Amino acid sequence: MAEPGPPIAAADITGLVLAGGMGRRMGGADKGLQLFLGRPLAAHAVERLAPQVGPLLISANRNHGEYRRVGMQALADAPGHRRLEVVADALPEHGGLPAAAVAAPRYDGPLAGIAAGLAAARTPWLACVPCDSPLLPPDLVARLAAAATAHGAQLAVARCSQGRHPVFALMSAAVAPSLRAFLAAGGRRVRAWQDTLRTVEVDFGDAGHAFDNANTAAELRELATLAERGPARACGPRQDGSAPSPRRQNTALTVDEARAALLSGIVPVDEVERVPAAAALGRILAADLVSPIDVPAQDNAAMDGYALRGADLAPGRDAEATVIGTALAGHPYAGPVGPGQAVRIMTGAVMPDGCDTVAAQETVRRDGDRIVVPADVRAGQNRRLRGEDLRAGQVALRAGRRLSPADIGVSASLGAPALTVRRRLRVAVFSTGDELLLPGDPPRPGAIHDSNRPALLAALQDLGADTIDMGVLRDVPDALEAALVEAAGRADAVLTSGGVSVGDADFVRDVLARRGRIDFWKVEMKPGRPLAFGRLYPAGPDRAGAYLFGLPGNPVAALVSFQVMVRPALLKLAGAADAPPAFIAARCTRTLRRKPGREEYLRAVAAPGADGMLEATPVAGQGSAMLFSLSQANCLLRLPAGHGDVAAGERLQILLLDSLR
Ligand SMILES: Nc1nc2c(c(=O)[nH]1)N[C@H]1C(S)=C(S)[C@@H](COP(=O)(O)OP(=O)(O)OC[C@H]3O[C@@H](n4cnc5c(N)ncnc54)[C@H](O)[C@@H]3O)O[C@H]1N2
Ligand code: MOO
Ligand SMILES: [Mg+2]
Repeated sequence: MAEPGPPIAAADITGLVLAGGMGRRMGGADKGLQLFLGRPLAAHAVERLAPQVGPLLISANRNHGEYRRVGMQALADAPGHRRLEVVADALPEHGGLPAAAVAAPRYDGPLAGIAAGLAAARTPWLACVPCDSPLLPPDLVARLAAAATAHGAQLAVARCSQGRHPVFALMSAAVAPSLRAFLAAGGRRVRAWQDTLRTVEVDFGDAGHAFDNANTAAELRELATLAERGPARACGPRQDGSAPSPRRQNTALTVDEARAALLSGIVPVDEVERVPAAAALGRILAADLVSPIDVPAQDNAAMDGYALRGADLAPGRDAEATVIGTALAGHPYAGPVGPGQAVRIMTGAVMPDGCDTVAAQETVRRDGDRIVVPADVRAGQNRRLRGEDLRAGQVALRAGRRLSPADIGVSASLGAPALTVRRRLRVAVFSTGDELLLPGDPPRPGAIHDSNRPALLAALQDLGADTIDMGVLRDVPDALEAALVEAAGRADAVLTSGGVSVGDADFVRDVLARRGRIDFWKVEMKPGRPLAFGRLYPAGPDRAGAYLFGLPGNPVAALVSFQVMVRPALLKLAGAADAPPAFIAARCTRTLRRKPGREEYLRAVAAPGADGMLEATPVAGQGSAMLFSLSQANCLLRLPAGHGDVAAGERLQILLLDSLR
């Protein structure tokens, strides 16, 4: 046996998730992206491996953008900033390159993925796991590392009572040349290569299901059942002992739970651009704007009047001084000001040397070049201090801000010619339903005008997104599928309305299920109960796909869901810092009879009451298909879930829809 080696720190280990399989027994599906308890398998692997290692890699042979998103998402809640890179799973002549550099997917087997991982890793050790074993042990890497150290081994590999698990392994980065040589000689079997190394097997005993993998959809379901039965049966629980939370279909969620689930599922776009400050209104600032200067840059006058020396003022007595010159904004008075002297000064003009006080012109009596300053003028008055607004080096605007007119002004006051902002979101919108008419369509029995799409497009424009109007999709599955695939390739997010409830439009669900991973939720919210959320995939690899938000068809439900759920999610996607809906307190002016039920959003008009506090009056017509009443309202009055009758004068919360009219 070799000498023991030095201990191995987690930070010295790159974690590698091998996600390059062909998915043969899953009909060629990309296995790492298949859902397990509501989330992609690869997300589970990243989440389990992340606490055990330093940097992370995923090797994949297609859908690289999606793997990056999935991986980043799995890390999103992990403390600290971590690196995660996706590498192309391919033989060494291709492997280790940035994923985008490899044109067509290759299926070179797990050793190719390991070779790519070794080529990309910057740490002395690499720990690999397959993407399809979502229950892998939380102490896997620590135990492999301890054994590698104790035995001075180049490679430590897991075994359990059923035998070796060759792709659960920790290896020294120094084995890379041996692997390249093995592959170059045509070797493909993992076990055969490992046998050429100084290897130690680490016994995980009866590891239960910790190393179970899922090669078929049926195995995946079986494993999910095992995991859901609890950590006792499924070995390798999360470190907090809990099983990952399932997001089952049709789960009822509270409004807060649904919004939190939406937000946690979103990874912001990261592309940025420079735009002139004047064109940056509503854009999301991508980097802190640090003030390069003190603002104001010099002490200056806050009033038109006379600049004085504070030392000349005596308490309780008028003071006299001789005016020796004038200071205008942009034209400072150059000379010094001595005792008993004053300078005529205008607002914004730099304080002359020696002066620290401005007496406002209307308080001063002037006779020729003599002035009399009243006794109540105090030293230091009416003077703005250098840097009192902003100091050089201070963060003036934080990354993640949605730039307001005042922000644009601030950036301009610092002389910033351009700002670095996230790129605009691209959001596609379409409506579904055979009943929908387009402008100019001849009326048909039972048909209505499509109002959701124009309203949602407008709401998106208001949010600063670039919109893609996909029109009305008829209830024809093939056309719908083609449109979804196209939208997934062009947009960051796709908004649909209709067809998400339990009705006739089930084929929409089928198509979504074929082209993406979509969950259907029931939110305890009125209006806006049904909601679909997930991801849609375009045709080719290397396209990240789009988030899908499926809004309810009822026009008010669609817009209220947008406001309460989708808007915060899109703001996060756009890179905005935390942007929860801003509820404010208001009294309800009416008595409302009501059975306790879903959290309800009533259309209401808010206006200040006699005491100045906001009062909200619900408008007539609260049916979720009654759009006119929404246009009459300026706020949504929130009645909490389970709240019964409302008394007139009761304090509740509102969400302003627009500035108060
Ligand atoms: N048995 C049940 N029925 C319904 C439930 C339920 O839980 N059980 N939920 C109700 C709720 S709440 C809502 S909201 C709606 C949601 O329906 P869908 O999202 O499936 O939408 P559709 O059935 O396609 O349409 C509903 C309604 O909205 C009109 N609509 C659809 N698109 C547009 C558009 N672009 N512009 C204008 N109006 C549109 C459509 O004509 C229907 O009237 O389901 C309830 N039913
Ligand atoms: O979501 Mo529905 O609007 O409650 O009618
Ligand atoms: Mg329909």
